[in-house]
Amino acid sequence: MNQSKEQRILNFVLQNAVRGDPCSVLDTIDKYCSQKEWAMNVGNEKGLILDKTVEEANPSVALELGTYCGYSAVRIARLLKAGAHLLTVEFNPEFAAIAKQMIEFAGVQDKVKLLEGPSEEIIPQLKKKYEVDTLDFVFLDHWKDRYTPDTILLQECNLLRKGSVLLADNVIVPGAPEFLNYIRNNPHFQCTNYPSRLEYMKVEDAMEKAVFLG
Ligand SMILES: Oc1cc(-c2ccc(F)cc2)cc2cncnc12
Ligand SMILES: [Mg+2]
Repeated sequence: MNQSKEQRILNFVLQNAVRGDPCSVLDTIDKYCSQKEWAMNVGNEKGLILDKTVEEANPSVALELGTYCGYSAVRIARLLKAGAHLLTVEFNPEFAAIAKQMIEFAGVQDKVKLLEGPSEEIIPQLKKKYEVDTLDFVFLDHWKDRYTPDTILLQECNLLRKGSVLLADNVIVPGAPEFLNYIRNNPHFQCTNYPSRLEYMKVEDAMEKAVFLG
């Protein structure tokens, strides 16, 4: 049976990256996806914005919506302090299976919990089933039409606290205009836009940071 693109990316990492070295895994994915096959990893340019935002937030508990192959889960987990952890949610079982192997190869599996299923089902389970109190950092990188409802759901589930940092990918391409309108006109959030480029392309994209004010 023909391999998927995601399986080809994982195989390239397994054969070319250094096991237990997250930076080597990230560089190898970026090499493959810039030279061989485009894929929707956040990439290195927007990845640097993600790095700076995570370092500034210095989260104990982080949530990622949209794991895909695990690139940003590895990227975030490599920056987490001792005892901190990332919960990452992936709806697509094939992607989740690839991401699990990617996360383990990178050696960050002790900091990452991969949750398979739709975000709208998992978010309401975070407190009781996954023992989350509040989230310090949230990376939104899943279906763009879920950004607003999931942000509302996070608030309804009391998962945000004063100072919780949300960072949304792709607010230009593919675009999340309804989310930008919602979050920029919401007095409970302080927003900052970070212009960048679509991963592996000379196409404009941007990330939006939104700090919850309580
Ligand atoms: O970073 C991303 C990029 C694109 C995407 C696809 C096709 C295209 F032409 C341009 C951009 C889609 C995404 C879906 N989920 C999460 N992240 C994504
Ligand atoms: Mg993205």
